[in-house]
Amino acid sequence: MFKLVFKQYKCKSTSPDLTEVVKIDDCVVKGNDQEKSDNNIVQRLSISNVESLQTMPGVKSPKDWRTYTLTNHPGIIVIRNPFSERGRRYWSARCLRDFPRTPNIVNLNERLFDESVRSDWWKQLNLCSDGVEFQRIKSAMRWTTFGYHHNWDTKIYDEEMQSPFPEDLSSLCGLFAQALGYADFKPEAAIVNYYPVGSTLSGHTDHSEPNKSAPLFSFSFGQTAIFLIGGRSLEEKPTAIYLQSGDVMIMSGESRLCYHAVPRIIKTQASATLSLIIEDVDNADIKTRTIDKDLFHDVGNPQFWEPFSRYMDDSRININIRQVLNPGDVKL
Ligand SMILES: O=C(O)CCC(=O)C(=O)O
Ligand SMILES: [Fe+2]
Repeated sequence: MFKLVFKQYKCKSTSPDLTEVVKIDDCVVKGNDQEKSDNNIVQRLSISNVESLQTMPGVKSPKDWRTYTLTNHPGIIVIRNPFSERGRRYWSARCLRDFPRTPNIVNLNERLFDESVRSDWWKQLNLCSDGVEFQRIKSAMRWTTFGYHHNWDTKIYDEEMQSPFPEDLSSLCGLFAQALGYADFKPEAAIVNYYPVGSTLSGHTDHSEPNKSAPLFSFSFGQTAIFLIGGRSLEEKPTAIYLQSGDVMIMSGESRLCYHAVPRIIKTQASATLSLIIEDVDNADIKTRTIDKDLFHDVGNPQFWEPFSRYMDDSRININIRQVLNPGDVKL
């Protein structure tokens, strides 16, 4: 059942029927004090400790977050774009300019790409003046890993195979973990997935982590994904939902080991090239030491943002964060 649904949404020759794809915002209809939903698919979740959360530059105040759960998929939580425009630009730029650099690992094949491209993809891409070569380098980037590196072949993490986990991403993840009652969550491994429009991620479960009970945090930027969330077996029919720019998804509890996939990327976002107001930059100094303040400032500048904007115009980026170790363990 999962594979059939995947194929229907992936289908290149005809445009798929999108009527069943759950659009989280549209499902929830405002009732008196309570929010009710179509077919009981989407429920509003309120976060109890909003007052105690120390937010981050680029993330809206937790009291304004719109948080949802899916009745048919217990454990799935979606926070609908809690980022500001500057925040979305900041994380997109981190994923493009910084994360795919040595010592982080990237998918780029050594037979097809020079060491210079494999060690600093974004820099080399932007130095490239040949249109065909630019496109080849651009579309080849599919993932980068850091923290404990995910080994796609063996599916086994290795104590010797790790690179530093960026402090700003650790703080970002910590904020959402704390908000949802996972204050002890430790971000130890990240996969950043790059999806040019037309690319997909087939059905799988994430079970390489020795710790399979800690939730998985996923951040989406750029174009919209159709995301399939299924059950523990491929027999169960998955639900398709839209993951839009800025959406945060948490796979916790029962859903942590469920099948999921991205059968399609849909271009929905117009390019954002405007200059951003400068006021929100001032907070960056006060609130945290972990973000790259220069980058946070620069992404508001249209000239600086332009190459990033062009990439995001026909791509989606997903940051996928896991805890690897069991509580109390300090190594594998
Ligand atoms: O792109 C996504 O939303 C999902 C990525 C994913 O499932 C993974 O990296 O394991
Ligand atoms: Fe996954």
